[in-house]
Parts: sequence; C-alpha cells; structure tokens
Amino acid sequence: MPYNLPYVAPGQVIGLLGGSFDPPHQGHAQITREALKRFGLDQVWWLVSPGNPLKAKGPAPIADRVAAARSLMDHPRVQISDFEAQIGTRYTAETLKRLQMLLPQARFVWLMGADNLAGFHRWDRWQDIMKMVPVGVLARPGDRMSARFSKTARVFEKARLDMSDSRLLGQGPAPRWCFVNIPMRGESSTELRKSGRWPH
Ligand SMILES: Nc1ncnc2c1ncn2[C@@H]1O[C@H](COP(=O)(O)OP(=O)(O)OP(=O)(O)O)[C@@H](O)[C@H]1O
Ligand SMILES: O=C(O)c1ccc[n+]([C@@H]2O[C@H](COP(=O)([O-])O)[C@@H](O)[C@H]2O)c1
Repeated sequence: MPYNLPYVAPGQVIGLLGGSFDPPHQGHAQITREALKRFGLDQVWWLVSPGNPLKAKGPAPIADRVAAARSLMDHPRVQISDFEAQIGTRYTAETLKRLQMLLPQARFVWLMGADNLAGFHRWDRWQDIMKMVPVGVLARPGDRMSARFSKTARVFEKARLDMSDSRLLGQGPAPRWCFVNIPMRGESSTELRKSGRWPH
C-alpha cells in the first residue's frame, strides 16, 4: 500500500482523526474508542498533522508526535500515520481528496471533537469537506453548546443525523454529520504542554 497506509477491504469504513497530537493524550484515545463503537467504524487512522494552518505556533517535530501517539494508542483497529507530511499538505480538504483517490474502495468519515465543529467554518474549503465525507463529532467538556450553535451546524442543519442513528454515519452519502454524547475526558494538549509533561 502506498504511503504505508493500512490495507482497506472494499466497503470498510475508516474514521480519520486529524490532529496536532502535541502531545497525544487519553482524550484522543477515548474519542477514538467511542468513535469505533458509536459510528460503526472498521478502523480509525490518526492523521498526525504537520501543523494546524490556523495555529500560529508550530508543533513539536512530527517524528516525536508520531512516536508518542504510537506508544499511547496501541489498538488493533487504530493506525497512526504521517500521511499529510508525506504528501506535503496541512489542509484537510486536500488530504481527503488524496485519500479518496488512492483508496476508492474505502468509505472515509472525518472525526473531530466538538471544539473543532465550533470553528469549522474557518477551515479552508469547509463546505467542500462537508460534501466530501460524513463527519462524526464527539462531545468535549465545555464545547457542546458552541458546537450545537455553530455556523456549520446551522448551514448543514438538514444533513444532521440523529444520535440514535450514529452507526449509519458512514453508510450513506455526504453531506451528513452526527454529534454524539460520550463519557467525556478533560485532557488537552495545551494543559499538558503547560504542565511540562511534554518535553518540547
Ligand atoms: N478531551 C477531548 N475530548 C474530545 N475531543 C478531543 C479531546 N482532546 C482532543 N480532542 C479532539 O481531537 C482532535 C485532535 O486534537 P488536538 O491534537 O488538537 O488536541 P487538543 O488537546 O485539542 O490540543 P490543543 O490543546 O493543543 O488545541 C480534535 O478534533 C479535538 O477536538
Ligand atoms: O484544513 C484546514 O483549513 C484546517 C484548519 C484547522 C484544522 N485543520 C485540521 O484539523 C485537525 C485538528 O487540528 P488540531 O490542531 O485542533 O489538532 C488537524 O488535522 C488539522 O490539520 C484543518
């Protein structure tokens, strides 16, 4: 498989969790386990970003973040990838376009925490992203309301799937998105960097 991507059988549903992972933490692990269950995913790939285009300060070296992610998340259905660094992009729309071209047999679902839905309308080609892949949103402490009343939630109101149908998210065409309430964890990379537990 090119770019060291895992094998994908026809029709498999792959959740993509893009992130800075600077550092990775149990909040990432929690939403990944919940996404596998709640959205009926076959695999989740953590796409370790070369750097969020909206964050002014660059993250720690990608090799360190990938290594930390691999040691934190050892799960048979989760893969850690530096695909975006390999193809030279930081933009999700471009990443999705390339993955869909490379793996036409796969069904991709974009995953994110509620904080990212709240600011999603600032992402490059955000409406195109919504039309390219279904989007699964996972509750995060403090962000449920801002996500619910976000511009994206309003513009794509009709494409929202009820939480009780979350397992169908990857089975139908985009645009469709689903917010799920899950047992939440409060960890954040910002807090871990401040506490000095990440040597960067
Ligand atoms: N505790 C958490 N609960 C729910 N979602 C989370 C949590 N932590 C991170 N996420 C989600 O995981 C993805 C990657 O997050 P990221 O790597 O930026 O971690 P972060 O803790 O939000 O980092 P930072 O504090 O540097 O912004 C994002 O979609 C984010 O919303
Ligand atoms: O494509 C964009 O414009 C864009 C803007 C902001 C964030 N993203 C992606 O969203 C993911 C989450 O970013 P972060 O820094 O919150 O972990 C990560 O994969 C980023 O590359 C993408």
